[in-house]
Amino acid sequence: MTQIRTAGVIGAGAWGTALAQVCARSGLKTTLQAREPEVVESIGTRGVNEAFLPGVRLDPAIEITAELSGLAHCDIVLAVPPAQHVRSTLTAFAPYARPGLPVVLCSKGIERGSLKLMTEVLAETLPEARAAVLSGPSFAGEVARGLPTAVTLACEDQTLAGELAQALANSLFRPYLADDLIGAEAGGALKNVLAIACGISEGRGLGRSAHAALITRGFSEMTRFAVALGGKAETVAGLCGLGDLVLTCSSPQSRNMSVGLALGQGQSLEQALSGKRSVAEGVESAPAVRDLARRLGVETPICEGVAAILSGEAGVDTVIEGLLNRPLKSEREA
Ligand SMILES: NC(=O)C1=CN([C@@H]2O[C@H](COP(=O)(O)OP(=O)(O)OC[C@H]3O[C@@H](n4cnc5c(N)ncnc54)[C@H](O)[C@@H]3O)[C@@H](O)[C@H]2O)C=CC1
Ligand SMILES: O=C(CO)COP(=O)(O)O
Repeated sequence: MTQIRTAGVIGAGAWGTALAQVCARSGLKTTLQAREPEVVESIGTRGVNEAFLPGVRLDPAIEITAELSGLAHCDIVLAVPPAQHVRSTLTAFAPYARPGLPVVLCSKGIERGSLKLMTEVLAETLPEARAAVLSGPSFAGEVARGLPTAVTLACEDQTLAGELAQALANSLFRPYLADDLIGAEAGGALKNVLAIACGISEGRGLGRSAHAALITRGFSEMTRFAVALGGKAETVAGLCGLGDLVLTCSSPQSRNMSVGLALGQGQSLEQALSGKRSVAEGVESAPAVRDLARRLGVETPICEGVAAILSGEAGVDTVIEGLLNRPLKSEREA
């Protein structure tokens, strides 16, 4: 059994900052890396991440650094940049990563262009790292303030999974083990796209029944997609899939759902995103999910509809009409 005593967190957005708080709360000596000088200054001098997680006092034991080299000593590293920046960030971190370093991927999305999952990006950038995926229902603000949740921690090596879970767990943060990284990643990526769909429905005033129908049919898309990629249906039925889908589709606290709300209310994507420094991953992942699903031969009509609305290929009403007029079929079919 390896003793995990030190944790490094790459990326001091809302979630990286909240995870640093989790690590510190679990008794790990924690170093958080931020790329913005103002975030280093704000956490270092006032103990608050004013840019990305305002209003939450951080554990004073968290060390803040601007340098990726500042994480070279860590027993484990949590990678938390937005999905589209994971490749460049891990490439920059590569000189400081020792062989066999456990890297817990916490970003939720699929890389545009390459259509790769974060575990594939990790394998290409840090081939000697040991991969794990942490995903589940967890709004950064709630977790950082000390509200409880449970998440999926997926790792092929179940001994390492157990050690990571033991190291990260505390009475407010409860990881459940899984061995299916693909399923965990598929759940996290698709729930963001589906949350945009639910936001659009809410913004258009389509009602609670449509909302429930979208979540259920969206879950069916998520399951088909995960299984076609090589993941397991039972994984997406857990916290990293269904759990996170229910959370993200049900609260305007979700950045993805709020982008959808704005679109449903008639705003353009540009208006919906304007002035926001935070990331709505579904906006980037929607076209990647669509393209990967087509390559896999999987039908994902809701995700396709979101991608079409985001790209301007189709209007909201056209997509809604199209979804409601698809051929009638068994509920078990696509
Ligand atoms: N915020 C939340 O409640 C949760 C977020 N996540 C996931 O965590 C990931 C990070 O999201 P947040 O921490 O919320 O981000 P955020 O929206 O709070 O902050 C934006 C982040 O993007 C980084 N960034 C901007 N440009 C960059 C570049 N060129 N290279 C590298 N990094 C760059 C910033 O440094 C900052 O860390 C996403 O994949 C998100 O889906 C997962 C669970 C919960
Ligand atoms: O992943 C999340 C909750 O689990 C956060 O969702 P948003 O990125 O939509 O805010």
